[in-house]
Amino acid sequence: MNKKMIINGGRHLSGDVTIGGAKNSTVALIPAAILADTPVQFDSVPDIADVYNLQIILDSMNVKSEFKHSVLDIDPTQINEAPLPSTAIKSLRASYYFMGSLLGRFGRATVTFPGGDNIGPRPIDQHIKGFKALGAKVEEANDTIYITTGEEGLHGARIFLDMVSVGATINIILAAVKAPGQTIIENAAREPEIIDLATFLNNMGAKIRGAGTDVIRIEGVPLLSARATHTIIPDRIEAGTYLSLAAAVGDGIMIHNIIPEHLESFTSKMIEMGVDLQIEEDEIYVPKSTNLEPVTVKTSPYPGFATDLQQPLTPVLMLAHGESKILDTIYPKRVRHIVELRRLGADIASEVEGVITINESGKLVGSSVTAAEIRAGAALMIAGLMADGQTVIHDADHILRGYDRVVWKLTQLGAEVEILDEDAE
Ligand SMILES: CC(=O)N[C@H]1[C@@H](OP(=O)(O)OP(=O)(O)OC[C@H]2O[C@@H](n3ccc(=O)[nH]c3=O)[C@H](O)[C@@H]2O)O[C@H](CO)[C@@H](O)[C@@H]1O
Ligand SMILES: C=C(OP(=O)(O)O)C(=O)O
Repeated sequence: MNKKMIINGGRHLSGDVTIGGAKNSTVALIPAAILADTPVQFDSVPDIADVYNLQIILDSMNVKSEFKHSVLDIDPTQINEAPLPSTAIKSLRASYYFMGSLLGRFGRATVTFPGGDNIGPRPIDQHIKGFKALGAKVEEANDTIYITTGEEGLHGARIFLDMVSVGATINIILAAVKAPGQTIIENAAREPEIIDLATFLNNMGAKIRGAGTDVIRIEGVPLLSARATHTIIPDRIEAGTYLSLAAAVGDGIMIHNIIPEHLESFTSKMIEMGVDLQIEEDEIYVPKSTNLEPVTVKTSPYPGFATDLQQPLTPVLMLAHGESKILDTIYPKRVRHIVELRRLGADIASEVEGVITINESGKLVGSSVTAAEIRAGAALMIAGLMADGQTVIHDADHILRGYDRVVWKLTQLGAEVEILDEDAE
C-alpha cells in the first residue's frame, strides 16, 4: 500500500532526537548473516522498511528472524537454497548483497536485478568483475543474474575496482570471506559501513584487514561463528538529515548517537554556512540558525561529501543569502527533488547535468508533492516543515525505506506530521 506523509508546517522544532543504526550497514549485515554457522544477533537495528523486506528474503530460504525493540535475531543454521521473492528483491537496492553472500555460502547464486532508488543509472559491472576474478561464472538473462562456480569453487584474487563502489566492495568481501586464499581489493570504497561489516565478520573469525582504507586484504576462512551481539554504527545520513532539519527549522535541537568523525565533510559545510554547531563526543547541538551564507558542495566518495546528503542539505541552502551550488559527481541525475521543491516555492534549478543551483527562497507554501526516492523525500520533508500550511508528500514509502521511526522522532521535536495510506481521506 502506498503511503503519504502529511505535514502541517511553519512550526519551530526543539528538543532531542536519537539517531538509529545505519541503514547502509544494516542492509549489508543482514545478507552477511547467512555466512554464519551459528545464530546471529544485531542491536541498534533501525525500524525501516528495508529491514522488513530483507526478512522476507531470509524467510524464503528458511532463515528465521525476529525483530523486536531494535534487536534483530537471525538463525541461518537451517538455510535452504530457494528462489528469492522478486517483489522483496526489487523493493531495495541492497538485495544485491545476496549475490555475494549466497556465493560465499553455496558457491552459487541466482538473484533478480535489485531495485532501490531511482537516482540515475546504477550498473553493477564491478560486482560482476569481482565475482569473476574470484572464479565464478556470471550470466544474465530475464532480469536475473546467475552466478555459478565449478568443482574447485571460489579462490582468492587480486581485484582493482575501476571506480570506488560501496556495493562492489561489500559484495566482493561477502563472496571472498570464505574463499580459500588471499583476496586483495584495490581502490576499495572507504565508507564507515564497510568497516562495520568487516568488524562483524572479523568478530566471527574472518580475516579482513584494511577496511576503511582503499586496500582491503582478506584471507579466506572456512567457518564463521557469532559469539556476541553486533551493535550497528549510527546512521550518518540520518544524522545529516536531522542536522539540516535543525538548521532549517530548529529552535535548539540536540542530536544524540552520532559519530562526528563520520560527518566531517558535512558538518564543515554547515559551519562554513554559519551554523553554530556544538560538536561533542557523540552528540551535536544545533542552535537556531540565522544569517546563513551560500556554499558550493561537491559530492565524492567517503570521506568526501556524501551524495545521500546533497538533497537533505538543499532546504538549508534555500535560507542562505545568495546562490549556492551542488555538484553531484556520483549521481549527476539525482535531481528529481528539484521540480517538487519548486512547487513549494523554492528557487532551485539544474540547467547543466549534475549541477544544481539554489537561491535564497522566500517563505515556502505547503503543496502536494511526490518523493521520487529516499533522499528527495528527506528534502521534501524538511521543506514541508519549513513551509506555511499543509504539505502532502506522496510515495512517502521511499522515506520509510530508510528513516527510522520518522513520524515519532519528528513529533517528539514538536512537528505536526503523520503517515496515512494513500487512499485515506
Ligand atoms: C545500500 C547502499 O549502501 N547504498 C549506497 C551505496 O550505493 P551503491 O553501492 O549502489 O553505490 P556505489 O558506491 O556502487 O556507486 C558509486 C558510483 O559508481 C558507479 N558504479 C558502481 C558499481 C558498478 O559496478 N559500476 C559503476 O559504474 C555508480 O553508478 C555510481 O556512480 O553508495 C552510494 C554512493 O555513496 C549511496 O548513494 C547509496 O546510499
Ligand atoms: C540511494 C540510497 O539508497 P539505496 O542504495 O538503498 O537505494 C540512499 O540511501 O540514499
